[in-house]
Amino acid sequence: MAKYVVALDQGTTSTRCMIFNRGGETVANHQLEHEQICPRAGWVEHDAMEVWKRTKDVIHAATEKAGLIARDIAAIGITNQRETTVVWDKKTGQPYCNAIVWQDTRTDKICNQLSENGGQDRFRPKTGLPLATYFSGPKIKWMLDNVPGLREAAERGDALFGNMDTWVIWKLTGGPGPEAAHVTDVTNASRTLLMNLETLDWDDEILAELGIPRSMLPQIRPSSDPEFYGLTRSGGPFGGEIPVCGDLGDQQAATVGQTCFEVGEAKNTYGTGCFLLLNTGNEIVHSKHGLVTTVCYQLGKEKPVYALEGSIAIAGALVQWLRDRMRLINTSADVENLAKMVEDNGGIYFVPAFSGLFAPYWRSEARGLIIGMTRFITRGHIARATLESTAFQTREVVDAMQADSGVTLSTLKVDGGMTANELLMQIQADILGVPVIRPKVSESTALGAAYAAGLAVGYWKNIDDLKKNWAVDKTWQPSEDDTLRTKNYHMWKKAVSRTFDWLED
Ligand SMILES: Nc1ncnc2c1ncn2[C@@H]1O[C@H](COP(=O)(O)OP(=O)(O)O)[C@@H](O)[C@H]1O
Ligand SMILES: O=P(O)(O)OC[C@H](O)CO
Repeated sequence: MAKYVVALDQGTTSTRCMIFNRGGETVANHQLEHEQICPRAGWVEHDAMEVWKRTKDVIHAATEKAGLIARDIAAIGITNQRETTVVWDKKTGQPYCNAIVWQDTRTDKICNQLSENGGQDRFRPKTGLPLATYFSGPKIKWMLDNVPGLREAAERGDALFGNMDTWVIWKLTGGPGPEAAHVTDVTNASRTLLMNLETLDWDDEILAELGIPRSMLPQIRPSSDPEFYGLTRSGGPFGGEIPVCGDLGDQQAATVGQTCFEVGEAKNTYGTGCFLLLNTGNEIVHSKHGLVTTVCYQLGKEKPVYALEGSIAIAGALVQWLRDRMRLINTSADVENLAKMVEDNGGIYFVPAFSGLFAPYWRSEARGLIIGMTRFITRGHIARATLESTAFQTREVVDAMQADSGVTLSTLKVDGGMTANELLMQIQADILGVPVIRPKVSESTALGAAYAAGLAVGYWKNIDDLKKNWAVDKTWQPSEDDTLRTKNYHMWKKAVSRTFDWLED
């Protein structure tokens, strides 16, 4: 059998191609950023053609670094920023407009209108999700209502919808050619507000209410599929035919990469946003504390495994904002040294409600603030408050998760780009009061997609094979001083409450 498995991780800020060996070690890796298009306040878009170009470029670069050709690769797994919505013409392969990113709040009015008839939680029993701008269904409706000619094209059957997984798989398998696979997996479908968690099928009542034709939607498949979604084309970026057979939303992929296969195991991924997932097994647990219920993974014909998720919209994105918009730092990593210049937050709290607030509040009318400002405050305090905001938000979703599930977290497994920040990891342990553990491969997202693909072709035999690959890199113990987790956490919650009801229309 071929020696390697490839994962493509199409994230919010960048696209990576990572090549893994059987030990789950990275053999080669290439990553490229794409443009964040912000045409209006609250709008965030990506150019899907640019994303596809970056995908091809990272494939070429990573396979070249590793010196691989198609026959060295056993399988390909895809993982992706979830919810981000692309709609394209199946004949030409051209998107009808820029992709609407998960952080975009333009569907606020659509969500409010839908909520009028039954409240924000009216689709929760079927989908596990509140009606919020975050999810794909309202974004598709917005496009159908606003892009000239799109509704007619969709009714003719010419328009296809996909999240970034679907788009990349369609392109890799030859789109717009006849063999292109128009598919998604259960985890991505569970983020659309259109899939029924029990039947794992699109829900006709919700589709009718949002006016979305079923013909636009991809086929829903397992996350690891021995029947393959399709094969890459010899004219494509891999230069040969390779099975594409793993697909998971990035947060679910990280859960698999961290081998959280037992009920009660959880991980937190610190990227653009921050997402804590708790494995609840084959049981669908409905949240009463502002979390969402989602599919965690489905391996082949096995029953799906579900998760409770705490979704935080802005984490690393706030560091990027300090870098790109405020120009307080040159690189994201610089935030650590800047924050270390001060001993504490100097009494300020930074609530980054840039896209409203996600879990556990789901307040789309909230907007960000920095509160507690005095003349004493320096750039260092702003940097420190930025890091603390990620850790306080995580504490809020951990509290909600414990209340919903009855599970008490005794440790927290972490991964993602921000976990390179050692100060943040220490702050996190202090705010939670439990040890924070980073694994050797902190790219758990890509690893999880590789695992899903490798399991489908027998490259790895079973999940026990995968568990052997997980190893601790570093653990941060909580300090004995409990100021951060008691007094400061209280002040954080007060700061959050001041962001509510900011937008009046
Ligand atoms: N050392 C660091 N300290 C703080 N934030 C960081 C650091 N390194 C990267 N980040 C942040 O992490 C995010 C990138 O993480 P990544 O896991 O690649 O995210 P994504 O998959 O969402 O694109 C960026 O928002 C970046 O600002
Ligand atoms: O690209 P990330 O890693 O910030 O993940 C984005 C999430 O999938 C959004 O739900």
